[in-house]
Amino acid sequence: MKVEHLSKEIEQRLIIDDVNFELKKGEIVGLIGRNGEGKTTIFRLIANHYNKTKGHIFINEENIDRHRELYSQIFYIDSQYHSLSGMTPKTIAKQYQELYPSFDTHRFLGLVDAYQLPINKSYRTYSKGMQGLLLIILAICTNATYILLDEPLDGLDFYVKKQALQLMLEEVAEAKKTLLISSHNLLELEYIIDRALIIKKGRLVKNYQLNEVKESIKKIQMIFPNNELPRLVTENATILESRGKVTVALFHQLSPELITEISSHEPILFEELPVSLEDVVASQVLDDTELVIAKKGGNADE
Ligand SMILES: Nc1ncnc2c1ncn2[C@@H]1O[C@H](COP(=O)(O)OP(=O)(O)OP(=O)(O)O)[C@@H](O)[C@H]1O
Repeated sequence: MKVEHLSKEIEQRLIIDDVNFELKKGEIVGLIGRNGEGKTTIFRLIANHYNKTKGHIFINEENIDRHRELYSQIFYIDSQYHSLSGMTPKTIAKQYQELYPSFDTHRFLGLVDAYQLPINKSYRTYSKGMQGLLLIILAICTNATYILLDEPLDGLDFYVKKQALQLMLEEVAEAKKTLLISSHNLLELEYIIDRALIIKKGRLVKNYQLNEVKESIKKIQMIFPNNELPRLVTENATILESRGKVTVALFHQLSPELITEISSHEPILFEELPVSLEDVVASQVLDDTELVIAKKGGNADE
């Protein structure tokens, strides 16, 4: 899937601003951003729940708005607006057979049974965990190639989460599906995703291959004589944390030349730490003041 120049204006406000990315088969991609940055709107635009103000989406080089049958390659359920509430797995299966020509009813009802979800009870009466599992089972059984999941693991207990994850990961590996997942739980996302799309104010600010970024970005904790942080560091790194004498910073490019220059300031400590997805995202989506507050866990006046 190719998303090209996607924009959305709502009430004369530009909510999504010229977003471009590709989703490849067999890939799990994280859509990451703070509250209100535009993730759900991107899902709704891809799934055609909103009209696009600008831009196009292509599947196999075909514009999906000119070949609307291609929408059956996309699965998305809007957590705020959906029609599942009064439906049981049986009635859901009936409706989804109409929507998705390749819907696998046999597998759907089999998985509902295997995960002990009540077959004759309506979705509304399910617990949050049961609802979450049912949505993932439904997503898989539509046989759509592109599965868009907005906070799919939110509120699931550890065991249900494990089951949900297993289902999703097996499906991607075996059936070469593509998952686009949004989550605020970066620790969780870190173990699932291959790539991260970072959204800020409706714009795609970074598109990272996770293993590559983890190799290229260096997180360093350092102490300098007299607590004087050389300008060289502030100019070349994002300061993640300043606690007492210790500064932790993220260098997007730490060349041997830069290391030599920094060494000339005779640091007392200059030590590499493992980089987490949270570090990478924080350095992209928070501004300098927010970063300091986030790390201190306090307020701006501290
Ligand atoms: N229908 C709408 N009418 C007016 N404003 C809207 C509408 N839909 C979204 N917005 C605005 O667009 C912005 C992006 O919202 P969106 O729900 O896409 O963010 P999000 O990244 O999914 O947030 P969260 O992480 O909190 O779910 C917000 O400022 C929101 O208020």
